[in-house]
Amino acid sequence: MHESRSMEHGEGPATVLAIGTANPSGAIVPQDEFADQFFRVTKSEHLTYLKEKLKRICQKTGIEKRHFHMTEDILRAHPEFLDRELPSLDARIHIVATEVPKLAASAAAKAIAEWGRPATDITHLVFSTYSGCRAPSADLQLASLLGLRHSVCRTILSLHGCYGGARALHLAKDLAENNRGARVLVACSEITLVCFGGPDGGNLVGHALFGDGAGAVIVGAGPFAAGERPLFEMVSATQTTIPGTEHALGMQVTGGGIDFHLAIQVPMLLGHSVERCLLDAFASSAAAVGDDDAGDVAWNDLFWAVHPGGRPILDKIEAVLKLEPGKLAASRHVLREYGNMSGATIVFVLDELRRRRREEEADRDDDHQLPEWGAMLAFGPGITIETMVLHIPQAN
Ligand SMILES: CC(=O)CC(=O)SCCNC(=O)CCNC(=O)[C@H](O)C(C)(C)COP(=O)(O)OP(=O)(O)OC[C@H]1O[C@@H](n2cnc3c(N)ncnc32)[C@H](O)[C@@H]1OP(=O)(O)O
Repeated sequence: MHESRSMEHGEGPATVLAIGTANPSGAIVPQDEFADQFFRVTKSEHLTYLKEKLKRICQKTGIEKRHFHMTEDILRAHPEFLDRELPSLDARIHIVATEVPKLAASAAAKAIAEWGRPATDITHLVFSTYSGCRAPSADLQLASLLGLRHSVCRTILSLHGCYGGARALHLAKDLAENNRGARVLVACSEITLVCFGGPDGGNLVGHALFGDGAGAVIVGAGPFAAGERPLFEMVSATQTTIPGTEHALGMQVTGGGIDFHLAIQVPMLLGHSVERCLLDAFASSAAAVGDDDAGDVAWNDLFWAVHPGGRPILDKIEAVLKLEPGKLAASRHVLREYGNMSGATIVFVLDELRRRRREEEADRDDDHQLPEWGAMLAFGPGITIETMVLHIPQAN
């Protein structure tokens, strides 16, 4: 009985086997033009104080450009999107119900092509989005766009916000390790059209920060098929909620679209908690690999995949962990090029990390070792912190 149960589990930790990302083709907006464009298209030029404030905020985001599905043509067809007091949720959901899975399918097609096996070999699908206000939802539509088998086990994660991608990877790890042969497609797709609206004093930071994008990852545990190439082992994963912070970060579905709330204290609250989360995650990774010393880590000896929720969040994490400059380079790069794409962002960071690593591998001399161990961090409403210990297998 015990032997047959162990035959049902994967061998070793779940592993990232392929990564794909995509952005919508609607519009690419340079951050230094965003405030002018935003106030023009929302017919809010008269709100000069708010426009100046948005310009100040945009300059401090660490963002250079963002991609959006929303265009001026869509706004002309839906003038109700400008006024959050008008009912517009149905029209928004109608658009994203098609576009969110379509964007996810572009990212997933790249991941599946890299993986090298047919889409019908995918056994599980975990889809995360804040735009999934329908059933059946984006997961079913993605399964049909990709031609997944009808028996694929689907899970949709809704409104997890910026930790949605990390939560989906954590769940994929559990699925892959507990179902021998499972190959889990993680897909995360976020389109800000559901949150778009004219400016008011409370939503400027969200408008300055969020962008559209999708990320997809194939996750599986051993035994691996010929051609499957492990990129990152997911050694251990934890989730922590910071007590008493449920009002600091949030999303609310209203008749006029989805509202974001980001308290000014978020970077500080994360700064207070992040080291404890990392210590706990590394202690469980030491237990997972059966090595007491594996829990003793110097933060600068790791590689880092941190969700770039905002520039001050990265600065705070860098400061509290005393990280050397450049340790969060992949996160800063993604923030600069795409903004905060909520749950999808962490997949872009993993993709950027492996791209940089390949370049560094090609350039390094023999006595310069690249870090084998790494940490992934993502945050969202709760305040919830997802932490994962990553390891790069030797063959890479
Ligand atoms: C919901 C999810 O799940 C999403 C997630 O990713 S979770 C993480 C979300 N990210 C955040 O919460 C961090 C967002 N904040 C930022 O990126 C930066 O604070 C910022 C770019 C907005 C400003 O940068 P900064 O270094 O703090 O500059 P600072 O000069 O202090 O602030 C600029 C202005 O922004 C205002 N501001 C800063 N943070 C604010 C916030 N959270 N809400 C409202 N206003 C804010 C300041 O009051 C200031 O206003 P004035 O110019 O009128 O004085």
